[in-house]
Amino acid sequence: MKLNIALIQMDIVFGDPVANFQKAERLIEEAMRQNPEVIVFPELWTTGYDLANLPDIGDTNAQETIDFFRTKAKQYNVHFVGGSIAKKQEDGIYNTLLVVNQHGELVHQYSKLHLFQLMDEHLHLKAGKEEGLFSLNNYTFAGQICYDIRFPEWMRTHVLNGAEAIFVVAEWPLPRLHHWKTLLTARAIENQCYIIACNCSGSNPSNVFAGHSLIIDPWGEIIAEGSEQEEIICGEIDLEKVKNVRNTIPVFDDRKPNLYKS
Ligand SMILES: NC(=O)CCC(=O)C(=O)O
Repeated sequence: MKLNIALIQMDIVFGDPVANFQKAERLIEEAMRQNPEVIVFPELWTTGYDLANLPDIGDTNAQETIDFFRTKAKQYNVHFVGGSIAKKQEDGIYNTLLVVNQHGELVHQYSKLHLFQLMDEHLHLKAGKEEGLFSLNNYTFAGQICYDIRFPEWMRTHVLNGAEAIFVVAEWPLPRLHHWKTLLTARAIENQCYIIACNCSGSNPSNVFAGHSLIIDPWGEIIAEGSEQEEIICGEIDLEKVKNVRNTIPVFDDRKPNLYKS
C-alpha cells in the first residue's frame, strides 16, 4: 500500500492555543493542495512548551482538539496523526498523541512514555502507560513522541507487535539536530520500517527548534526532509518496501531474544 503523507512543520505560537488552531486551519488547507492521505502535526502543537501554564491552556480530555480533527478529517477525507497536545485529565496532564481517521473517528491516543527532564516535563506532566500501536486502512502503525526515540527497545516493541511505519511527533531543539537525524535513521535501519517524523520550527523563550522533519525508508534512505523554517513536507511511503528489505536482510529471523537479558 502506498500513502502520500504531509508533515506540518509548524512554528508553534508559544502558549496561545487560539492562534495555533487558526494557523493549523490555514496549514491544513495549504497541505491539501498536495493531496495527502495522512497529515501529521508536531508535539504539543496547541500550546508549545508553556508547561507552567498548561493547567489553564491544556485541553480537558483533549476534546477541543479531537473535535477539530474530526471536523477537518471529514471535510477533507484525510487521516490525521494529530501531533500531541497537553491533555488535562483528573489525575494530571499528559502529552498525548491523537490519531483520527478519514471518517472522523478517533482511532488511538498515545501518551508520551519517557518524560524529558532537560525540558522539565517531569515537573509538569504525567507519563503514559499504554503503547502507541494503531491501524489505518488495515495496516499497523505506531506513534512515538520525541524523546521516546532515544529508547530503541520501545520502538522495537511496537515493530515486533506489527508496526511497519512509525510516526514520530516532536519539538526537537536545533543544538541536537545531529542526534535527531542519527537516531531516526538508526531506528529505520534497525527496525527495517518507515520513520515519519514531524518536528516543529521556530523558537520559544528557552529553545530554538530544529525543523528538519523527515521521512526515512526501511533501508535508511531519506525520502523527504524539511528545512529549519515553517513549511509542509510531503513524501510517499510504500509498505511493500518493508517486506523487500526484511527479505533481503532477515534481521527478525536472526534475532536471539533469549540472550538479550540484562
Ligand atoms: N521534546 C522532547 O522530548 C525533546 C527531546 C530532546 O530534545 C532530546 O534530545 O532527546
